[in-house]
Amino acid sequence: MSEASGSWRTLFGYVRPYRGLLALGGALTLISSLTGLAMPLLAKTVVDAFGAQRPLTGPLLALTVTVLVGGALVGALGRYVLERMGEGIVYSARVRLVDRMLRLRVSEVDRLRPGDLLARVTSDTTLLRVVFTSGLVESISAAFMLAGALVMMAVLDGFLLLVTLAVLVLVGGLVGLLMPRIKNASEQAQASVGEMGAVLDRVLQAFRTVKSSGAEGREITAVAAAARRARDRGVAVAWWTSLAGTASWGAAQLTFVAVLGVGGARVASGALTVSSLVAFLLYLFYLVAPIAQLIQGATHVQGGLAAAARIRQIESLPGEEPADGFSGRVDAAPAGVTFEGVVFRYGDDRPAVHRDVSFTAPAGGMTALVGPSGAGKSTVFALLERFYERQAGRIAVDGRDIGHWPLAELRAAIGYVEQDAPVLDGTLRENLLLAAPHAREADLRRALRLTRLEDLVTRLPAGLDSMVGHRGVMLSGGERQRVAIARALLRRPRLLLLDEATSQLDAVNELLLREVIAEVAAETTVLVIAHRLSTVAGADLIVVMEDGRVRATGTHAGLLHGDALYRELATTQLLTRPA
Ligand SMILES: Nc1ncnc2c1ncn2[C@@H]1O[C@H](COP(=O)(O)OP(=O)(O)OP(=O)(O)O)[C@@H](O)[C@H]1O
Repeated sequence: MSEASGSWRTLFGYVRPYRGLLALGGALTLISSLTGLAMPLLAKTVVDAFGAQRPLTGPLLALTVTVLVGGALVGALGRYVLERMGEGIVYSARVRLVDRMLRLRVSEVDRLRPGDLLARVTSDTTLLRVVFTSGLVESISAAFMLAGALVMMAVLDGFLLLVTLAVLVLVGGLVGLLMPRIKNASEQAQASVGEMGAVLDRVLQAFRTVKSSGAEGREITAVAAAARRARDRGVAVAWWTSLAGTASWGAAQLTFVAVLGVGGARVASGALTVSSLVAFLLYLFYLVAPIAQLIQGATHVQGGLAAAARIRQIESLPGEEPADGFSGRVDAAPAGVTFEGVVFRYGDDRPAVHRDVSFTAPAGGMTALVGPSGAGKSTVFALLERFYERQAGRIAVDGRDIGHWPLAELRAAIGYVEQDAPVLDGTLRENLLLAAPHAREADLRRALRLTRLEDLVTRLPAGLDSMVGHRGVMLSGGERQRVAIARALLRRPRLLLLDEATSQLDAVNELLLREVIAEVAAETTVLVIAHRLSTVAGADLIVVMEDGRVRATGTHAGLLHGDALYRELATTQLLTRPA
């Protein structure tokens, strides 16, 4: 399927649910155009009546007024119906795109930029609105009006029509040449809006780092540069559009002068009546609006096609099977984990992150993963959650290959606490209920007690309904971690994956975290990526990873004697060090 036909398919896919409104709006617009077409004929009748010194009859006047007022009212109603449909299309496109985005594979989203994705939902979709309103429907009605006017002109005077057509063909050719440029410029303009969103998002995501680096000025310049590119491309669209507009306006003037000159001569020679020339000129006048509408409509369609292409890029990315809304009863028994000869790389062109990872974390209790930075510890968690698929080897949870688990059931069985930003903007309650929206108040209280968050809730001005800020900035690092653990626990996981914070926690928070992990490990399996000696000291099993492999497993005491790397990591108290 070519890109253009794919974009058309996308566009028609959006309009399908609104075909009733489209037909109604289109019919009303067409009726209004037809009443417009009747006006010059009525004018001719009036002029003829004056010429023959006949008085204007009541019915003729009434007909003229009815056609005029009725046409305007029907036209207004048609526009409203079409605009309504346009809003509906934008709404559906947004909902569908967001649905698609949130169901993409993590590996696909890694390659996209959040700011650009945001622009596709907020900005590109708005361009779809005009495709079917001032784009297609008005163009069709303009084409209809154009054809009608041409027929009437042929009836009035064939020779004058030929003069008119010669000029129109010239303009048509010129505009046809301009259309691909308008589409290109629109596509680039939308892409640069996305680019600007991406640059801005980069700054907002690392607001404090940008400030502490004194980089505001440079980042403002970077956003301004992206905004300038968007402006320049917008100006390019305006340039090609106005060129097309000027061509149509010039053509109208040229035709008018030519018809007036030739028509005047024909009236003088007696080949044409004055009333026919007046009617012809009125029809000519009528041509200007539909031609301008056709050009504008074509421009809108080009913009819409460009937007549809960008939306389609996202829609055509591979998604994963639905993984939310698991409603089955989860067996709450702790689940063990097995890795056997796992090989994994993040992309075909990337080095292997897991070369041969094998270990078994028994059901229940705590297993700690340690090793130098970049050893592949967080990747173990990403593979367990099936954010990425391994290339070789076997990964099993509760003895069952994770490829054989329905994704929703697998993720419902696992609680995952990531290291960075584990808290979302919103209230504390919303954060806790994210993974278990129907959790009972008693369970909520129990999770808060278990994660030592009761004091925090009492301290906050609005308790559980206090806002925690973007990425939870209003909480301390330790509190964020514990909120994330409480959230994961509310799902009653059979396996809890905990990526411990690398930043230093104060002694109180560190002690609290240790207590929480120990208590949670009593009721479920805990797999923790440990960065602190205090965490591994309480582990039932320690897995030492290095360079994509497991180099040793054992207890703290055993590994202190048996593994040099572990001894080194443990004696520095810091269980991660640069590779
Ligand atoms: N999404 C990703 N895309 C591409 N490469 C990645 C991705 N995530 C991690 N990597 C690479 O994979 C390697 C292992 O990363 P991983 O996060 O598993 O290490 P780690 O042992 O958890 O390190 P740390 O203790 O520093 O968090 C790193 O070299 C990293 O650059």
